[in-house]
Order: sequence, then structure tokens, then C-alpha cells
Amino acid sequence: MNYFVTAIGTDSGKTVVSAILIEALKADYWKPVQAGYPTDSTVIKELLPNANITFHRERYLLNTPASPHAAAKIDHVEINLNDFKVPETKRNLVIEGAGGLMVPLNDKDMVHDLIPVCKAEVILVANLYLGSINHTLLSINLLKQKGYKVKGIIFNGEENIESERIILEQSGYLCLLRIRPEAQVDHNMIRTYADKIAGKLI
Ligand SMILES: Nc1ncnc2c1ncn2[C@@H]1O[C@H](COP(=O)(O)OP(=O)(O)OP(=O)(O)O)[C@@H](O)[C@H]1O
Ligand SMILES: C[C@H](N)[C@H](N)CCCCCC(=O)O
Ligand SMILES: [Mg+2]
Repeated sequence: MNYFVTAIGTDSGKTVVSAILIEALKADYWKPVQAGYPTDSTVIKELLPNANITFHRERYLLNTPASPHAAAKIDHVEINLNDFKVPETKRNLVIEGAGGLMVPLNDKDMVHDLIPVCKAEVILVANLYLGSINHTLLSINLLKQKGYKVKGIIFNGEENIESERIILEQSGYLCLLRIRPEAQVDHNMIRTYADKIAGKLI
């Protein structure tokens, strides 16, 4: 199975969630579009030092930490949707987007256009800051409008029972996991959450 990890924005915890999913599913990892360093693959390698994971090479590795369409322009490349070849693997594959769903790859295509290319089920990371209900429901609106298959939501942030409840109520999506702010993001933390989500992914 291919899982596409997206979020309601950037710096939302997609890489942390990807590490948790890789640990839970014994999956491989692919970040098709990386803008800036350190790469998310490198971060995950550090979080899961002893795991037997294949890290597939980024299709576009851009130097500037910016929106991919802008980072590509700076590097004098153009991102082309037809140039993405999804890695073949018999294992589960965790694919991480860049930023949120409506982040441009070029003047026409967006990050969410990679979902059908990847033949993946979506996992949406939703943060819990004030204002995140709106960002989450807008993201969900797009997922539903496009008809993408969604495995579920992962909440990442300080517990907010009403935000979590209304988002699940409005979307009808499954809550796969709740991640709280942790003092240490390390292998131990990843393993703890991987144990919690394992049963929900079958
Ligand atoms: N629950 C958490 N507790 C503590 N730190 C967290 C938590 N979730 C994420 N972080 C930290 O927040 C930062 C951003 O997270 P992360 O890199 O996973 O975001 P991202 O959505 O992958 O960003 P990008 O759009 O650049 O790929 C990282 O330093 C990460 O370790
Ligand atoms: C550089 C950053 N960490 C991500 N890779 C890309 C985030 C793009 C966000 C664009 C936007 O929504 O304004
Ligand atoms: Mg990331």
C-alpha cells in the first residue's frame, strides 16, 4: 500500500508522522519534492538509525526552503508532473508531500496532483492551533471534492477536544492517532506512537 502524508500546512509534523508510519508498517520512504536542507529523508534516517528502510531518491531536490514552484525557479528547473515515476516496491511506501495540498509545483499543478500519480491513500496531519479548524476543513473540502481516498487524520498538537470532535464530525474521517507536543522527538518517541497506530492501519 502507498500512503501519501499531507498536512494542513508546512512544519506540521509530516516528517515525524512519516517516521511513525515507517516504523509501524516497516515501510519504505519517498519524498518526491524536497525544497531545502536537511532533507526529510536525512531527518528520518536520524530518527530511525537501525531500521532497514529504502529511501527512494527525491525526483526534485531543490536548494531553497520555499514553495516548490519558487524553489524550482531559483534552481532553473521546471517541475513536470509527467516526470514522477513512483518507486516500485513490494513493501508499504510512505510518500511525503511538501507543505500542504494546495502548494504549487509549477504554474499549473499542485502537491495534491501527486496523490493520483502515486496511487496512494491520504493521511492528513492536522495541527491544533487556534485557526486550525478552518485550515483543516478547507483541506478536507479539497480532498473530498477531488475524490481522493483518505485513510484518516492524525492530530498533532496540544489536546483540543472540541476542535478534534468537530473536524471528525464534519469529515466523517477516522482519527488514526493523536500526537501531543513532546520534549524529545527521537527514536523512542517514534516507537511509542508507532505502537499506538499499528492496529489502525490494517
Ligand atoms: N508532536 C511534536 N512534538 C514535538 N515536536 C514536534 C512534534 N511534531 C513536530 N515536531 C517538530 O516540529 C518541526 C516540524 O515538523 P516536521 O518536520 O515533521 O514538519 P513537516 O510537516 O514535515 O514540514 P515540511 O513541510 O517542511 O516537510 C520539527 O522540528 C519536528 O521535530
Ligand atoms: C520549505 C518548506 N519546509 C516546505 N518544504 C515547503 C513549504 C511550502 C509552503 C508554501 C505555502 O503554502 O506558502
Ligand atoms: Mg517534512
